[in-house]
Amino acid sequence: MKQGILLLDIGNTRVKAVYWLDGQLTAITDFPGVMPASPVAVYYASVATDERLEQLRSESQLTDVDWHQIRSEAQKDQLRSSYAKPETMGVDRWLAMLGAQQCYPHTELLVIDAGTALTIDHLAADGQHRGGWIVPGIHMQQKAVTNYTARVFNRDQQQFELAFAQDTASCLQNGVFAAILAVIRQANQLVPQAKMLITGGDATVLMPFLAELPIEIEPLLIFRGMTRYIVN
Ligand SMILES: Nc1ncnc2c1ncn2[C@@H]1O[C@H](COP(=O)(O)OP(=O)(O)OP(=O)(O)O)[C@@H](O)[C@H]1O
Ligand SMILES: CC(C)(CO)[C@@H](O)C(=O)NCCC(=O)O
Ligand SMILES: [K+]
Repeated sequence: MKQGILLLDIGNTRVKAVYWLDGQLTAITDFPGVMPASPVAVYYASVATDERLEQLRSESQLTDVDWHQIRSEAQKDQLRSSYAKPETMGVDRWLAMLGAQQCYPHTELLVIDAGTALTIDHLAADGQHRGGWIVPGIHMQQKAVTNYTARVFNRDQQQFELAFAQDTASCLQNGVFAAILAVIRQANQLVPQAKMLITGGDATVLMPFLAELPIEIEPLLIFRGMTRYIVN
């Protein structure tokens, strides 16, 4: 059986894994579960702690292959960072931009990652990063309110609705959902000409509410970016 490369996106909540073979990306849903074949190498991008990484490395039982870490840098191909310290930008943001650029070359872009934190990055058509935002994500915003108040409670079941609500948990959930949608619309208002791409765990629940925007969902954005670092 032909062997591919394992790509890992190690976030603050979840680890996402994709198997790369013959230019095809296949998501692995239950990493470190079943893989099509044992990989010849691992390429990983992490915004989590080093402890989390080490734990994952031993759990995966892939200790006999090389693990290549991908880091944010000042420039990669057409993409140029705006950070004075490029290595301090989250590598997930860096890779999402690289992936977006691959989908839409020479295009002004807004790249949105709706994960644990929601990030929005603005990219000029020539590949210059113009800057971005880091915002608490849906779960984190809800948690912040329940943690800092005595009488606001949430419930396990999540609804994704914009309506003004009439009970505590619905007021919290709808309020946070409205805030997340508002920040995405605000980004569009700043640069309405920019094509928008959204990825991350919350992208699918947000999309139906953003129909009026020039936005597309691309679940594998970070992995598309990662493939540009693989050297054969
Ligand atoms: N226990 C949980 N903790 C955090 N988020 C959760 C949890 N359960 C469900 N979620 C949902 O997952 C969303 C985050 O999506 P996802 O886990 O895909 O993010 P991510 O892009 O993987 O983030 P990261 O890369 O930082 O792990 C949250 O906003 C929330 O809606
Ligand atoms: C903002 C997050 C947490 C989003 O996953 C990640 O990109 C990160 O840890 N960034 C480091 C700080 C920065 O991007 O400037
Ligand atoms: K992420």
